[in-house]
Amino acid sequence: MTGRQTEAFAPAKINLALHVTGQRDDGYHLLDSLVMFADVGDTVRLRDAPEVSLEITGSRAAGVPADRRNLCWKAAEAFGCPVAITLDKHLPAAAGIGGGSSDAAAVLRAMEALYGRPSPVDPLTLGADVPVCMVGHAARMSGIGDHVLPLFMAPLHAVLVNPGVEVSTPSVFKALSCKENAPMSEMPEGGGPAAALVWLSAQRNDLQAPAIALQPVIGDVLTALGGQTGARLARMSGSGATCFALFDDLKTAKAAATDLQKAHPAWWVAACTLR
Ligand SMILES: C[C@@](CO)(OP(=O)(O)O)[C@H](O)COP(=O)(O)OP(=O)(O)OC[C@H]1O[C@@H](n2ccc(N)nc2=O)[C@H](O)[C@@H]1O
Ligand SMILES: Nc1ncnc2c1ncn2[C@@H]1O[C@H](COP(=O)(O)OP(=O)(O)O)[C@@H](O)[C@H]1O
Repeated sequence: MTGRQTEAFAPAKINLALHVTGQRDDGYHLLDSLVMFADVGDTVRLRDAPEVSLEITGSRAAGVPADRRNLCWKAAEAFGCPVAITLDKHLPAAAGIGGGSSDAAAVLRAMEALYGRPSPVDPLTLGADVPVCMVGHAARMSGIGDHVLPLFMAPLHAVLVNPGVEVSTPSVFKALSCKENAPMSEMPEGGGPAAALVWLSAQRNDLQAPAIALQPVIGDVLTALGGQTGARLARMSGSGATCFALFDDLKTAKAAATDLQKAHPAWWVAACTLR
């Protein structure tokens, strides 16, 4: 053991729009999604060790598997070097914000830094969301998640809310009645946040209706977010249950987050900036 160590941030992944455009023969769905990343997230710390191990700390550690089932562990094994991992978990799990996928991408990035060589891992083998999480900033994701086009986008300010119900991604895809929907319309080039908001308002999350059917509280979250002063758009991320609302500035987002947390003490609420 040489004692080398490093850490990496694992930001929450937000699907600002998520269109399901088809289904492959193997059951995986074809997606067209605008993804951005928040300045709230988990942190992974890695150090050289004789074998892979994982300790989970943080406010959202409870219930997250601390063994080979964890995507951090899978990422380290796939990279092929033994490391002791500490995952400082702050994002709710099974929440549509890519917690496990972003953690896995952070482990691969940290291992690249620790060992001074590029990751040999095809991120798709760890999960459909891992390729976009390797980019870690605004991107258009398509295919089943394997095509990722990095984008330059102005930062957006948001409030994230999770009502504390876990949602299984396969169950939501299964509950989706129409699998062949229109892709996103052409994205504006330039125009900043105002143009992005107008464009986003005309897009959808096709998984939102089936997720609400499975967990009606998601509808309550969207109503609460949409009713906040200054909320420009409220929508669900990924397969849920986390929803977001967009605001013109961080100050207004923070005020909305304070109000929401006061009204719903059991909900996970975070004001953030998306990039
Ligand atoms: C829906 C999305 C949108 O970004 O986000 P989350 O809600 O998970 O955050 C992702 O596509 C989720 O990615 P990820 O969670 O990595 O998926 P995987 O582990 O590869 O797959 C879990 C299951 O989801 C379904 N799945 C996933 C991706 C995809 N394009 N089509 C699918 O049908 C399949 O049933 C698969 O068995
Ligand atoms: N590092 C991790 N963080 C959270 N959950 C993980 C992790 N690794 C594996 N899991 C498992 O993956 C499941 C989905 O979690 P997560 O990746 O947060 O959800 P989502 O796919 O909705 O974004 C969890 O229920 C948990 O059992």
